[in-house]
Amino acid sequence: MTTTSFPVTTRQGVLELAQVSRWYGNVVAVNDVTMTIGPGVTGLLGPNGAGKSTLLHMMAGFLSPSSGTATLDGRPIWHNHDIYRRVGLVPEKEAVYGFLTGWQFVLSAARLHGLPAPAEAATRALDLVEMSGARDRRIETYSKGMRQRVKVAAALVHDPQVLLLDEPFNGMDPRQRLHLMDLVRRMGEEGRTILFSSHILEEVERVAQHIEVLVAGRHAASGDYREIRRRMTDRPHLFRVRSSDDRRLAAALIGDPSSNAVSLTEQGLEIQAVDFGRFTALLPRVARDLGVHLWQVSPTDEDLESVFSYLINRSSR
Ligand SMILES: Nc1ncnc2c1ncn2[C@@H]1O[C@H](COP(=O)(O)OP(=O)(O)OP(=O)(O)O)[C@@H](O)[C@H]1O
Repeated sequence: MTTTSFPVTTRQGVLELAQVSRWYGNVVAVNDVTMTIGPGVTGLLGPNGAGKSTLLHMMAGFLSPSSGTATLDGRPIWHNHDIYRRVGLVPEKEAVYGFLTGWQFVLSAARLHGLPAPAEAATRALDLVEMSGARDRRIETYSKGMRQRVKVAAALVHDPQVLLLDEPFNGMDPRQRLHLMDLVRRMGEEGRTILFSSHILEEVERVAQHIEVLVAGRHAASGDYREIRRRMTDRPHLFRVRSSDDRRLAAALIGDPSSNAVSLTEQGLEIQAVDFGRFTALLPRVARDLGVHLWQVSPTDEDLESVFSYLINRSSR
């Protein structure tokens, strides 16, 4: 990639949070978080209200931590103008003037940064997000995906080593989402440090090698997405099963170590499976051997909130 002023290769781009908390009055939005984010793409996963935006804003230098320190390559981010030049933030909220063209919007970002050659930088940034063809149209005529890409171009105009994106895929159609995912991946491969937030695991695992999970302001898990996925799958699952003979099925399942509780209810059997793999293999086999028909097998606690709260309870043990 050609750069106007700061060559990517000479920079590291390691973000570090050390025991960072941030509160708004009585609300603790981020609670004692310690994490390190290096080059490549990292997903910041968490349900709504988990504190993701607050964390990203502290990393971008837009908010100060209430306690703890946020650093980039060992230097504090807050009130450090050199670091603002090395970080770009794509905020979640629409922060674009619809009456400007894409070109005017990105050029004004280049001028705000005081870049020596703003027009060249704006051209390069629009090229990077493949928006050069639409640069002279007003932003209000753009699709959601184009608008998001022009925001990325504005955040990239000063060629930052670190790019932070807050819920970048929200509200996009599948085609636009794939396009932006490609762009994010490409920027990670170039050696930039990319951190993007999302509340959707599938979205995160398609783009990021590494995932950080935030729940209720606390750091709940960190690692490779396969590892996090495994931990989510390995947790105890509560299943509801309806069959042609719940009583016989219950009697056959009770002694098996794959579950630690089997109860008969009016809605069918409720089974607390502690070994997901073993249980899901056992159930159809037992039903077949007994000649019992399975009418319904459904997990009752699959919503994200319960998965996240399992992770955080586990991590605080
Ligand atoms: N300016 C503020 N004043 C008061 N409370 C705030 C402010 N900003 C955020 N909060 C609160 O802090 C908590 C974390 O909010 P934050 O926006 O960081 O979470 P989030 O994970 O990004 O959620 P979402 O995806 O819904 O934006 C929430 O309880 C929120 O209501």
